[in-house]
Parts: sequence; structure tokens; C-alpha cells
Amino acid sequence: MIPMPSDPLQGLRQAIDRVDDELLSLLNRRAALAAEVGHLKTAAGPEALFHAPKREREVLARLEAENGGPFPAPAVRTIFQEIMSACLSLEKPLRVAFLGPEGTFTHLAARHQFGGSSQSLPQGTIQAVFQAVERARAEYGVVPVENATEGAVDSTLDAFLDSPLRICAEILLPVDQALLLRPELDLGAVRRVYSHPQALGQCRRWLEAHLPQADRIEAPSTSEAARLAREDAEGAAVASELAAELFGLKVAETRIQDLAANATRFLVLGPKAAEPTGRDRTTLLAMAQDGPGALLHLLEPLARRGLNLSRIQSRPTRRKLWEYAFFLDIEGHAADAPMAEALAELKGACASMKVLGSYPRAGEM
Ligand SMILES: O=C(O)C(=O)C[C@]1(C(=O)O)C=C[C@@H](O)C=C1
Repeated sequence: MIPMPSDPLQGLRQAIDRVDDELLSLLNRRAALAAEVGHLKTAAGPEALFHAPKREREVLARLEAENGGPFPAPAVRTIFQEIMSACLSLEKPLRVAFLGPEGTFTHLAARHQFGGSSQSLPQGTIQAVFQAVERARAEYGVVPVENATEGAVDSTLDAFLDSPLRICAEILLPVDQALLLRPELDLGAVRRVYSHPQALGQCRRWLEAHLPQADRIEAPSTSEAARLAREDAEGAAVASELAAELFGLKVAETRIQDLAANATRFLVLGPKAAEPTGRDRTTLLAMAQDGPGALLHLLEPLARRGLNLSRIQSRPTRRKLWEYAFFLDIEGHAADAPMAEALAELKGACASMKVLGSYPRAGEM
């Protein structure tokens, strides 16, 4: 037994140090095992997938169920997600392209899915994210597809028309705007607030109530706004908490958007679809045959089998005048029997049909 020092605080801190040593050595044991998994996957050939989202979900679910506390339940998920991301980086560095710049909500979605140890490849456009994955400069890509207040992201839907990529996951992220300040600044001293026009619009009431003296200045992205605020002695930014971390700003207030429930759905692009989990979604891209009842022919095989259509979106194909492509989100996996039958029937009924992916349905974070 090591004698406890007389100062109780010092004693507790020494006990924490010993636990941290144990944690570190356990993390290294875990990392060595993951590195062995990496060798097995390398030996299996170029088709092997190093990132195993299904396995990660199983690990997280098991640990969340087992945690008896007092360690906070949400932290179990965050910490083990990071541990697996770090272990994976030893197997093979994972390159993730996303709609940048760094610190945007798409970056946050990418970090949520792949952890902080993956290599970030911010891209200027949605098209460039698709290209980075198609040309194997990145293993995965993350793009926004739908915002609760702004609706569908057309450039993402359009990019699928000419891409061989598959959707392998979806991420649902609450879009919580924060007010970021230089560390030494008080709210009363702020003269300029920078942000993307949409973010300024989302926080109009809060800004009027708390920063009536400050000018609103539009920036091309919330991340760029954070960078500008960092350089302005009297500046603040409306951006994500991740942007505060990246640009050395403090978070003066969180969730300042006028509508509390603001969320965006993102898609993860990859070379292969995901395995069934029992709680999946399938996205189809279908060109209906021209003629009366075209849309009905598309929907009827789904309805007859009780398959739930959660979203339908149409976009002009830009190949032929008045030709439309339909994007359908259906609950279930393409490998499930009723879905497989419906898809076979639809193939015959459509001018063309492509399964963009079956992937696990995201729960709200
Ligand atoms: O089990 C695997 O396939 C691993 O590669 C190990 C591990 C982990 O750290 O637990 C790492 C990355 C994968 O995405 C899933 C799990």
C-alpha cells in the first residue's frame, strides 16, 4: 500500500494518475490488437475494408448497455468512437473528403462518423467531394443532403446522376449555432458579428437581443467567419463549436438559433454499400418511363409490399428536356426479401433504376 498524502486533494489526484497509467497501458494493448486486425485485412487483399462501421456500432452498443456509471453514458460513445478512430489509423490511415472548409457542420458530421484520427480532406464543392472518392484520393466522402429548414441540397442529388459511388451511411446532426469570441473579449465590446448569411438569419432574434450594437458581416462560410473574428479585435462569429476549437476562439453561448430543432442529414459516400443491420434505409435513383401513370408505376410495387417511402425528390436529368430522375428513400435494406422483390419489379417498370445504397438509419444525436 502506498501511504496516502495528508492533503486529500493531492491524494485523489495521485490515485487518478495511477488509474490513468492503467488506462494508457490498456489503450496500448487495444491498439496492438487492432494493428493485428490490420495485418489480417492487409493479407486479405485490396478489397478488404479497414473501416468496419457495423462492428463499431456493435462495440458502442455493447459498451453503452454495459456501462453502470457514474461515467456519463454519452461520453462512453464519444470516447470509444475516438479510440476506434485512433486504432483504425494504425491499421490504415483513413482519408475522408468533405464539403469544407474545416470547422463547417459537414466537417463536424465527418468527425462524428470517423473520429478525429482520420485524415481530413476539405473540398471546395460537393462535386469535388465525389471526385476525391471516385479517384481514390479519399476512402470516404461526406456531403449534406437535406436540411430541416432549407430542404434538399440539389448539388448532392445532381452529383449522383453521373457517379458510380454508393451511399454507405447517413449522419443526422443537430445544427447548433454558437457565438464565438476572441478569448479576451466580452459580449459588450463586440462591434462586428461575422457569419454565413443563413446562419445570421437563423440567429436573428438572439443577435438583436444580445448584440444590438454590432454590425452583421456576411462571410462565405461559418468557418471563414470564425477566422475573420479571430483577426478582428472587436469581432465575433456565429459558427460551430468545432470552429471555436480550430480557430482558438471561446464559446460565449451555445444553441443561439431561433428555432431550437435545426438539423441536417449528411450522406457518407464510399465504394460499397453497407451490410444489413435490421434498421436500414435504401436510396434509389429511378428514371420513370415517359407516359401516363409513370410515378404510380414507380410507387405501386413499394406500396403493395407495405414498404415505407420516407422521401421522394425529383431532379431534371439535364440529358433530355423534361426528363426527370426520382430519388426515393425507402425503409429497409435491398437484401431484405420484400425490398429485393420490389426492386426486381421496379427494374422492369422503369427506364432505368439504380440502388444508390442501403445503409443504417441514423438516430438523432
Ligand atoms: O474490428 C475491426 O475490424 C477493426 O478494424 C478494429 C476496430 C476497433 O478499433 O475496434 C477499428 C476500426 C474498425 O472500423 C472497427 C473496429
